[in-house]
Amino acid sequence: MAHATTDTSQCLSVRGLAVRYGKNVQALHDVSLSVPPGTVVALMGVNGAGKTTLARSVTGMLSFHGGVISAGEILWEGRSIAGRGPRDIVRGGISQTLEGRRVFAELTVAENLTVGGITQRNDAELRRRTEQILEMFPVLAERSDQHAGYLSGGEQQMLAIGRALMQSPRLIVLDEPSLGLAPKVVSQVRDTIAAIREAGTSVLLIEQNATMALGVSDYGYVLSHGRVTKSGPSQELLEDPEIQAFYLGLDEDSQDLAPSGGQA
Ligand SMILES: Nc1ncnc2c1ncn2[C@@H]1O[C@H](COP(=O)(O)OP(=O)(O)OP(=O)(O)O)[C@@H](O)[C@H]1O
Repeated sequence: MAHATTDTSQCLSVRGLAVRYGKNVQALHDVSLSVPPGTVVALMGVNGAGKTTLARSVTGMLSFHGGVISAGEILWEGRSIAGRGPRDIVRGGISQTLEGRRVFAELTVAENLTVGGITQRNDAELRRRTEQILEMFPVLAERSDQHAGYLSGGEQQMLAIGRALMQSPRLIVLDEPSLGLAPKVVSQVRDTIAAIREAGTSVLLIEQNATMALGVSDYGYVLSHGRVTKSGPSQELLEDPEIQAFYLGLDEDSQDLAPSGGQA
């Protein structure tokens, strides 16, 4: 499988990544993963496992949080992007949503999308892209003139994803899109992720909700204490007894799939 080797034609390739915060916190140790073009790859793990740190490393946000890459490399379409700023990275084709859902509550839905598309070259392109996104998310189209702060949690998550898609990225990094959402809404988010892949954008999906993540992804990685402890095709991970016991052992309706005795 292409995941096991460094293939520079791959969309995203992280190799041997180590990240520190200050002198004392080693958040990632020797992490390797890849996101081939047109796939959804899930990165799972309990609180504090290092998922957000990996996302920050890929999206250029690490230094804003006091983090430093101490070893390894991050290749995007064959070029090193480790240490690049978020502006370069967005321009290079990688967009992100932040953990949970963050929208500009006081701006309308349409204005939130416009802000997300600020790098589109001209007004005509910006309008065209906004129309495409509103077509993809009918629920946003219905409310395009409303303040984002009045949307439900699920609608705000759709808006956060729609805003990131305004950049027409080739890879989107989603940080815990199911956080705090009701099961029915989580399945809508999952359908949206599948639609993003259909449209040709790769997805790095960071999730504690392993049922959701493995249900929509092609390949998955489990992070524990900053290391990859398991990886494989999502279907295999779903059938893996350890994963079932650790992540999938709770009531099917539960959205809180972190193990009760897990690392805080
Ligand atoms: N800005 C920071 N400064 C110092 N330590 C940090 C910082 N951000 C994260 N850490 C530490 O790095 C480790 C990994 O945290 P990270 O947020 O990447 O994990 P996570 O898997 O995303 O967890 P969560 O699901 O709770 O967001 C934790 O020990 C955390 O306390």
